[in-house]
Amino acid sequence: MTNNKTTKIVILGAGSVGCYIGGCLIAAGANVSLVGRARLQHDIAQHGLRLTDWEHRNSTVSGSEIHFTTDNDVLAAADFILLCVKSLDTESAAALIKQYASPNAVVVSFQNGVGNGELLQASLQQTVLKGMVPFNIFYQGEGHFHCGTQGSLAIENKDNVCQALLTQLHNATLPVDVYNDLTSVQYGKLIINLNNAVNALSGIPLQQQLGNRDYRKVVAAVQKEALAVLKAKGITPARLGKVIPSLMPYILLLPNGLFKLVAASTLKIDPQARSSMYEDLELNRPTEIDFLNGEVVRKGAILNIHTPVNSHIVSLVKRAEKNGAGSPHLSASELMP
Ligand SMILES: NC(=O)C1=CN([C@@H]2O[C@H](COP(=O)(O)OP(=O)(O)OC[C@H]3O[C@@H](n4cnc5c(N)ncnc54)[C@H](OP(=O)(O)O)[C@@H]3O)[C@@H](O)[C@H]2O)C=CC1
Ligand SMILES: CC(C)(CO)C(=O)C(=O)O
Repeated sequence: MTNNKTTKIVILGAGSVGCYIGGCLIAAGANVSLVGRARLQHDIAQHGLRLTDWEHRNSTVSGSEIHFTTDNDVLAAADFILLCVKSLDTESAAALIKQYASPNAVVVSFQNGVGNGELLQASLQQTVLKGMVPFNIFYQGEGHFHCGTQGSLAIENKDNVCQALLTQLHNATLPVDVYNDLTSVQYGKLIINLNNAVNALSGIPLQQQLGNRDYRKVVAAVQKEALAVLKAKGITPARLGKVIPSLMPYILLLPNGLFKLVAASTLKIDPQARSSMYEDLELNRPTEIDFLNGEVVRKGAILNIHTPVNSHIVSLVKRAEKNGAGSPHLSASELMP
């Protein structure tokens, strides 16, 4: 199963994350099919794939080397299904996997949010591995996917079933770490992802938004609420970068000069990178707000812990979704209740 061509990888939900990871795998010679929508199929047939990151990666794959399909039949041949749909689409994707995939396939959820792995495993007989994508991917049009931030992918270690996939990711120079406890990694990512909405509502690039102490105060507030909720639930979010999650709000509150020193590695990102939620608002797509800040509000309500800043952020994102006019470009003070 370790040979590039004998391990069949199907990306279900070939959008930003799916085309980037899938494209890097194809560029390294892996046997990959991308299952996605007709508009991207058309772009990629015409232009091929271009995969860049803000440091060194700059590879191209011609349209003729790419199997992009809108047909779910291809799931039947998959050894690995990398699930890259938004969290709103997890249930419908699970139904497709159930209908088409072999019971021996291994499903890896590369989605944000904390409930997708359990949701998938509850309805599938296939082994489901939780995963995590730390970096940001932005679709620049004409088949060009750009990775604007850094980090290693994370995959759950269950019965050593992902070895062949790890080899392929390694060949594709996509760094990946394997964890026995991926749930705490997902909660660590949730704490980071609480900034997605702040970034989307601000309408400015991540580097600029995180360089602004007023926006950082909002992020610190949503993170503090989330950390209180997780503490009450007995959940310890994993450290994903240099800073443990419980210290993040305090670092965010530092004055600009000190913050830039302490968080230098966090700010080493493409100056144009933004959160995926910003892209959702701009493209008039439903966001994952209910699975991020909404998750904190729901859990808080059950535990009787107030989460006013997260609630306000949820309502602002829902209003922006309803207005359908992209980012509302709100100031930091407008993000506070
Ligand atoms: N983009 C990023 O930078 C990052 C994203 N993530 C997470 O990764 C996940 C994917 O995000 P992202 O790549 O941005 O999302 P995208 O919306 O760019 O990609 C998902 C794609 O899957 C398509 N899709 C949905 N259901 C199906 C289906 N049944 N069959 C075929 N295609 C389908 C969607 O089409 P349609 O829109 O028509 O439904 C869309 O084109 C999310 O959970 C996100 O939070 C994590 C880290 C970074
Ligand atoms: C920006 C990033 C990488 C972290 O917030 C992300 O997860 C996203 O854009 O969805």
